[in-house]
Amino acid sequence: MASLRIVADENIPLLEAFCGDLGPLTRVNGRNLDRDQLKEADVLLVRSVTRIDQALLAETPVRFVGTATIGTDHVDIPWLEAQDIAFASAPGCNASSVVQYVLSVLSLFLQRSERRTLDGLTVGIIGAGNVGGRLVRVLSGLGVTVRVSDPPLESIGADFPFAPIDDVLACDVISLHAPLLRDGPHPTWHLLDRQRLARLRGGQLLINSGRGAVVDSLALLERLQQTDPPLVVLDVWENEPTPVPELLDRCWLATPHIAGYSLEGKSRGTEMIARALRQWAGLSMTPAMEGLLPPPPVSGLQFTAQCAPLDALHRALMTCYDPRDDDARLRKLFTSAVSTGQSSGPSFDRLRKEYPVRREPTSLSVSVADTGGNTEAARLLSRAGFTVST
Ligand SMILES: NC(=O)C1=CN([C@@H]2O[C@H](COP(=O)(O)OP(=O)(O)OC[C@H]3O[C@@H](n4cnc5c(N)ncnc54)[C@H](O)[C@@H]3O)[C@@H](O)[C@H]2O)C=CC1
Ligand SMILES: O=C(O)C(=O)[C@H](O)COP(=O)(O)O
Repeated sequence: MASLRIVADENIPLLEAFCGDLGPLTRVNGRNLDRDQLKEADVLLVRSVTRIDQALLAETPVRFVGTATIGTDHVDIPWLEAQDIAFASAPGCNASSVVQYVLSVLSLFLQRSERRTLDGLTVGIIGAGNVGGRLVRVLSGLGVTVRVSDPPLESIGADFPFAPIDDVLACDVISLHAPLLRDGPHPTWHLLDRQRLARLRGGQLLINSGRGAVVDSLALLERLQQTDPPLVVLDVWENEPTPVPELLDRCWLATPHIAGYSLEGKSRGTEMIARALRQWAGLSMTPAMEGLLPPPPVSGLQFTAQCAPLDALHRALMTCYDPRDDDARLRKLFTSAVSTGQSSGPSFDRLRKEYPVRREPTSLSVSVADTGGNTEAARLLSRAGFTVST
């Protein structure tokens, strides 16, 4: 096989291990990538911050494009197909990381609203694919009542608790997991528009860890400036990396598009596009992701028989991932950038580039002995994805 010249985003981990034998690998800043940097590239590997279209790729030698992400709204796939440029993404790679993010937010919300039980809690999920579908299963397993809006899945008779979108938006918690679609039969651009946002009430929680533009952010800001506003948690923003500062100020929790940033989620994304690239080049896959990751830290979590099961779950979730840490880091850097008249973009991107190692719940092992024989706590932990051993 002839050597392949690979240009890749500097934030794609483990690429050297998966593709180092294919040819020279040049790392670039994906946010600022331009056509001149691709004059001698056969392969381009990106993340969500690089717009892939004719403007970037025309008259370059690039024959394979891979994005180590679930979302593909940054890629003009029809144009790639028309040019016969091979394309691969990483469906589902970080789905469990996003579910972990939502569960941690939900657990903080339960504490904040002093709910001692999941009985009677309703969660509305918009988009029930790899992320939303997994979330439906986890929440249903925990005994939460779930309502789902996903017209494409409903039209093919998938097995979910479907409901009209207005009923989904009336739930205690609403979590958005639809892709950003600007056209087609079920577009999602500004799916939550001024009218729909007007119906949200105080006491409700809206979480967006899908794509920023699924919500009309200016209309959301207006709603948050009115009486009886809902609580809002945003991981994704319109116009990243420069969200509207006033909107960030009014969010309960604000994070810099890191819901999918578990070590496993990011590494799996690399593994999936590396596999596709090697297959395209006629080569087999050698290393497996698991062998390349460090062992997870030992949890040291212990519960007593008297520990309320929801408290046990909360502690385990926060041990694994506490979104308040990301919120604090974002507010600190953002506030300092805005107060000195600088663009917040570099701060937003720096937090993502220098993201601390975060492991998924499956890596946190709790034995039943550690749960103090508390079988209900063990059941909840296991349903939430933790490894519970007997
Ligand atoms: N914040 C983050 O770090 C991450 C964000 N994402 C975002 O989450 C999105 C969803 O991820 P997956 O579940 O893996 O994608 P997926 O493609 O597996 O599922 C998307 C689901 O949305 C449904 N859908 C399409 N149009 C809809 C509409 N108008 N209303 C309701 N549902 C609709 C589809 O039928 C499908 O079931 C990605 O497209 C990406 O934009 C994904 C990973 C990480
Ligand atoms: O997988 C997706 O889709 C995502 O949104 C990514 O987790 C976002 O990460 P970056 O591609 O922006 O690094």
